[in-house]
Amino acid sequence: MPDVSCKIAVIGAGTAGLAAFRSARELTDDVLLIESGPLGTTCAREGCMPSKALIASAKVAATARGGESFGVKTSVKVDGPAVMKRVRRLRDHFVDGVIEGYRAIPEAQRLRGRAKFLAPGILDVGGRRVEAERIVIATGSEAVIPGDIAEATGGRFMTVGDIFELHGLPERLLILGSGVIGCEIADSMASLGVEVSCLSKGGDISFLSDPLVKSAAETILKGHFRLLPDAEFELLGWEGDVFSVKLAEGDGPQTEGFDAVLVATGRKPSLNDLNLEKAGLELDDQGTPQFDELTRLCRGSEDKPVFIAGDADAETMVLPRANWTGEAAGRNAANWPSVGKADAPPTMGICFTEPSMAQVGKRFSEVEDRDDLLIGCADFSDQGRAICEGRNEGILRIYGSAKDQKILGAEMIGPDAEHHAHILALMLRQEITISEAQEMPAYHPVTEEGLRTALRNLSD
Ligand SMILES: Cc1cc2nc3c(=O)[nH]c(=O)nc-3n(C[C@H](O)[C@H](O)[C@H](O)COP(=O)(O)OP(=O)(O)OC[C@H]3O[C@@H](n4cnc5c(N)ncnc54)[C@H](O)[C@@H]3O)c2cc1C
Ligand SMILES: NC(=O)c1ccc[n+]([C@@H]2O[C@H](COP(=O)([O-])OP(=O)(O)OC[C@H]3O[C@@H](n4cnc5c(N)ncnc54)[C@H](O)[C@@H]3O)[C@@H](O)[C@H]2O)c1
Repeated sequence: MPDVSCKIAVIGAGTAGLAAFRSARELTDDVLLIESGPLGTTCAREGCMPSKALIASAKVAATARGGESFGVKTSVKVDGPAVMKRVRRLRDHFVDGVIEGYRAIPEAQRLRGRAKFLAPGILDVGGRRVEAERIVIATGSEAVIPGDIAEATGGRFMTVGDIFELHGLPERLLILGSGVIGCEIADSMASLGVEVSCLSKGGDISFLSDPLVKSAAETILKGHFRLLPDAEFELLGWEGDVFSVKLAEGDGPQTEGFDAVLVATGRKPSLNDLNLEKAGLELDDQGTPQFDELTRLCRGSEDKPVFIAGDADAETMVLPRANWTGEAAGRNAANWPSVGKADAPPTMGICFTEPSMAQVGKRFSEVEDRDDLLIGCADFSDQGRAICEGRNEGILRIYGSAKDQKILGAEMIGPDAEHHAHILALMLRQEITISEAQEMPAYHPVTEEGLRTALRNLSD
């Protein structure tokens, strides 16, 4: 006899798992939510929310520091311990909110422990055997630590969650990786007065793929902190409290010292402990299940269905996606064998630097080879409202199809980019034509006039 048997077991009580649990429970009470970690979700505990709390303090510091050019004089002193205390207070508030919701779930529907597959449809959870007719994997992701970095630092480095545990700000911070985490933390720490060097490999700046937008982003961010997206460097190691790096920049190699090291070199799905080889699933070379994007059903699992959602699927790791994939997985698990295709929203990425970077729909790299490609551009350096506010930097590029007369996507950095991305996402969602989009109303003076300019000059 199994210790527990249920119709649906959801592994992971993060954003995706909670969404799967909720949508399954609308259709059946026989759902079990399994969680091994500290609860509270990655988003609230070490992701979206504490990072945005840090960024909020940074924005206040940057605005205050820039006051003089507006005729407003202030003397700015950043109180590092107070900044970090606020970050933790807000983080705890968000985490507590999630935990409260978790505790409201009837006890019979939740189980604490690390799940691993014993066989298709059978899990071990901390020594208890769970038999489930259908399973949802929503185990999230974890930081990737390249071997050479682990070796050179002797394990003495921070990942992003550790940053929020700091009780003060470091003087000289080395950030490895100029992806989304690297850019957000580098930009905010620099605004808070930390001397930041962000060194990366491969030339990436967050998720940008459009060379013109990327080049604008590089120029803007280089004005805030030292950014070398494709750096030549050698990690020398710690000597006492100083971590040394040999760096080729300008006149030749030089050695520099840092007080703290943040590794932000990417994330991978947390699947290692799941014993997936016992689950009867088709796995790729990395050990990630193969699945259908819109039904979330894992290939090879048709007898004992397994669905996957959130960061665990190794696709774009952002919260809105964790939500919709979780909902779709939970709904299809409950409705099995009748599975429906999810109505996936347009992809969106926002990197909360100042100004923010954004991507919506298809990225440039996905459309650049089209022979009917239209591109519309707006340059914010000469944009009225942005000039008034001293935020006149950045560009926005929109991609369209001449054949279908549809908007395909956009990439941008500039004032209010996060909001422009949302307007474009709505247009993509509603599948309006380019000429309909060009009728977008705009008040004056607003930065949305820049967005309208880009729409109006969509041409080949
Ligand atoms: C620093 C940072 C900033 C971010 N900022 C943003 C942002 O601004 N906007 C945005 O949209 N996205 C952001 N993200 C991404 C977003 O946080 C994630 O995409 C999202 O939280 C993923 O949710 P999830 O449910 O897949 O994973 P999680 O929330 O990590 O949930 C996975 C759960 O599974 C549990 N688990 C794992 N293995 C097992 C097992 N074997 N048995 C039982 N339980 C298990 C874990 O303990 C965890 O609770 C950020 C991420 C980071 C790291
Ligand atoms: N605002 C947001 O939505 C938000 C914020 C933070 C994180 N996230 C999510 O978290 C995920 C992980 O973020 P991330 O920034 O860690 O990953 P990332 O994949 O965005 O960037 C990793 C960067 O590290 C570089 N790199 C890899 N190996 C390296 C090495 N050995 N030395 C130096 N650089 C190296 C890569 O070239 C890349 O630029 C993102 O994909 C994103 O989906 C989202």
